[in-house]
Amino acid sequence: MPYPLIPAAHLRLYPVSAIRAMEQASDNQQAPVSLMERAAAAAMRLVTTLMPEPGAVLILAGPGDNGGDAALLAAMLASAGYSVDICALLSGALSADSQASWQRCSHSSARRIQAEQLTAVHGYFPYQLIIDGLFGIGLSRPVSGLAADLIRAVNRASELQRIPVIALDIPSGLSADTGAVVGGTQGIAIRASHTLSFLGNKPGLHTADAKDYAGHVIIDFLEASVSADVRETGVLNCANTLPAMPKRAGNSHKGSFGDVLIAGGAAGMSGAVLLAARTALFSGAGRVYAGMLEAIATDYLHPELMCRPLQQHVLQKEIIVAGPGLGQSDSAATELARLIAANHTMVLDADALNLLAQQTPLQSALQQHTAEKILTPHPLEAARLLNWTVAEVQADRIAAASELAHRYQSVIILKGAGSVLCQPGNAQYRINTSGNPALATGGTGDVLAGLCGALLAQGLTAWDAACLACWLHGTAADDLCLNGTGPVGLTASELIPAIRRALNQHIALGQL
Ligand SMILES: NC(=O)C1=CN([C@@H]2O[C@H](COP(=O)(O)OP(=O)(O)OC[C@H]3O[C@@H](n4cnc5c(N)ncnc54)[C@H](OP(=O)(O)O)[C@@H]3O)[C@@H](O)[C@H]2O)[C@@H](O)CC1
Ligand SMILES: Nc1ncnc2c1ncn2[C@@H]1O[C@H](COP(=O)(O)OP(=O)(O)O)[C@@H](O)[C@H]1O
Ligand SMILES: [K+]
Repeated sequence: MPYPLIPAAHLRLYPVSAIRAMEQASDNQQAPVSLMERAAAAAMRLVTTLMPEPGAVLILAGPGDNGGDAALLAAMLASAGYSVDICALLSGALSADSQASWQRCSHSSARRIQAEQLTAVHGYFPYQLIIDGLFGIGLSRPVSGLAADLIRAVNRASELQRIPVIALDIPSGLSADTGAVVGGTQGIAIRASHTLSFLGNKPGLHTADAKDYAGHVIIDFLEASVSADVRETGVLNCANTLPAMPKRAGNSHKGSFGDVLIAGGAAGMSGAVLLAARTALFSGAGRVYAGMLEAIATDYLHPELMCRPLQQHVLQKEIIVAGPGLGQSDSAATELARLIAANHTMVLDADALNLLAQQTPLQSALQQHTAEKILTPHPLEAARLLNWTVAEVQADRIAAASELAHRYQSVIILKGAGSVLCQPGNAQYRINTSGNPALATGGTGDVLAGLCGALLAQGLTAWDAACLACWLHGTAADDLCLNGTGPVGLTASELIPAIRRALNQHIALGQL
């Protein structure tokens, strides 16, 4: 299992407003070497690492300082013997730094080419590397017109010819704050193989569309020291930031590791409960009950599971995972109300969330629920809970998760590529780094819910359980893909033993 060792500073995620404050602080210090020169030098280091022998490079440069970075890089590459074509889309006045960059570019051997020369080409691009310096954190509206045509042509050529594309700061067209392509389906963004981002890491490089656009993310702090008043708003959820599991006492018994009730199982939906229950078992819960609303099931593969009609389960002190395959019938709502009223630590998933979104009495009941809880919506469930559209949720996943945490006073896992974690009363979010599209298959959400339940049963807080569960779930899928069990055809069942392996490895590493 890869345990990436990411330097601590790279884990912190800054919104554009904080990056602007860093820029301002650096400007105030009037350093002899401008940030733009440092940014271009960092890009030069990356290019010469990826492509040590001078070759043919296409540079796209926009009207702002992102374009200024690109123009200065063009000059540097040209003086180092690279064959550089630069395509500029300029409009309006240039900043002083950008003017200096463009001057150096015009005195270099870099050749200016017109965007139309590239957009008209439906054939071969004679370049070994492409640099994207069209728009950075100053993108203020969806990319359209000639810039959009240019991005389309570059994306097509880089994909067909497998030309690496380095995006400076952020792939042009992507929002640094949200990771969404600005303008949604009306917008467009560069698909980079690498993103070299400046001054600090950014949430928009790790969630939503970022997974398809940012490629390999590299942060260069440009030697700027972050002043104490500039704070990160989130951190990456990865191996470096995970909570430890409590140590298992030698003198322990099954009661030491908690009980979990999975509550779901409408007719024809026993599988969801079994997936969650098996996961809870495989991830260390002391006793696991599989409560079925209607379905009749015994898990002959795992007779350790206590399968029973949900209505007959007498609640004691177990962790409740409500929702897998629960359905949205009246009896499902009645059972959910009973479970919420018991005020146990809970995970609410799937149909429990759909019922909650529909029924005001359940919302009121949840407001009276004072024990800890984790809600695990996917974007559609989140949209129902918020009364937003899915597009609105995906356009700003951090805002959606944070609003849900506040509204439902719960820890939230907003699932999907780069799951976003939020907790009530704490504005700091996390973005999960593990996982891949192999997980986009039925039942993996049930597995995550069962895993959360087991970690809660073993004594983790809701926040710690959510963070650890998200990462283990994703890393198990990553591991399976490395072994060829994915990305196509990974099943939710196969994920369960891989999660057990990842959890035991996490425990072993924590004891080193
Ligand atoms: N921060 C730092 O410390 C450092 C910053 N550095 C670099 O500066 C970058 C930020 O520069 P920036 O502020 O000039 O913004 P940038 O991204 O170049 O774009 C603004 C320009 O684009 C235009 N424009 C916007 N949207 C558009 C659209 N859809 N379609 C068409 N035009 C559009 C916009 O025009 P306007 O909106 O005013 O009409 C304006 O002209 C940053 O990402 C990094 O690379 C590094 O040098 C060193 C460290
Ligand atoms: N493209 C993806 N990249 C990473 N994780 C993904 C991706 N697609 C789905 N997942 C993860 O898979 C799980 C799917 O959960 P969910 O949508 O509830 O599925 P189901 O209801 O079928 O169990 C979530 O944990 C989600 O974060
Ligand atoms: K860019």
